[in-house]
Amino acid sequence: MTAQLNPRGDVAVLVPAAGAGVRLGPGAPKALRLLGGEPLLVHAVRRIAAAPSVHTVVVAAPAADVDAVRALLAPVAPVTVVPGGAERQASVAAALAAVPAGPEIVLVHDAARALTPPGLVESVAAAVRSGHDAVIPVLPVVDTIKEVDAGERVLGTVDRSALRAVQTPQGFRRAVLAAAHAAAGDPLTDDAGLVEKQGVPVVCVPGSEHALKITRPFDLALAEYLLTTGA
Ligand SMILES: Nc1ccn([C@@H]2O[C@H](COP(=O)(O)OP(=O)(O)OP(=O)(O)O)[C@@H](O)[C@H]2O)c(=O)n1
Ligand SMILES: C[C@](O)(CO)[C@H](O)COP(=O)(O)O
Repeated sequence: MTAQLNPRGDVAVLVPAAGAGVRLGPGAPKALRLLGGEPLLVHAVRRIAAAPSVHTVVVAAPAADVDAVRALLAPVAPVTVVPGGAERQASVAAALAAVPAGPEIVLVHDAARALTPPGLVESVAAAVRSGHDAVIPVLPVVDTIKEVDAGERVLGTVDRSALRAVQTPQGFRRAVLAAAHAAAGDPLTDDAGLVEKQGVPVVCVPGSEHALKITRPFDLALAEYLLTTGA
């Protein structure tokens, strides 16, 4: 059944989904790899569309698969699909350029985080709505982190109490994200990094272990377990 987005919602969600998935091994682009018999992108968009604040969804798909992704998502939710770029940052910029007038809160959410609960979409959006210009979901770091040199020799131990593992959806006031991308130079690994470079404060909200980024084969196996057991 096709989910209906909220015409009175104030949130646009950009979904970078144009990556190759090299770390996942040979196969289709990562967003099109199957989890529980459905592409990761379908799982991600279904959960985004279930968040009541969402008005607009723009997916940045692999350039060669735009038509196929449009057909894939048509029965899932009314989304816009644009060609992504060579880097994640370019894919986000392409999706941002396709957001219509209206939503003043923009979330950027990796298709690779396919099992992210709708509640996390809502908590990030609520934090932006409350007045923060930039919001990121985070988890504490549970391993000891070491700094190493080029030869993998340990240089020291990092104080992990000052570190957070960052997830998506990352949320922004639309004008803040647009200005950060307009000023962007070399690609960074997340959109909050662009905003930080503009001197804009970024605040943290609790993330979710279900928002894991499916990057390597183990992550896909874990996601299959979570999906089939409902854990
Ligand atoms: N040129 C790119 C590269 C990545 N992404 C998206 O950004 C998210 C996070 O990227 P990552 O997990 O690194 O995905 P891949 O780049 O596909 O993975 P890899 O680095 O293993 O190829 C993913 O949803 C991916 O589809 C994108 O839209 N455009
Ligand atoms: C945006 C992100 O998911 C936050 O942790 C992460 O930086 C994406 O990194 P990737 O190498 O593009 O997967």
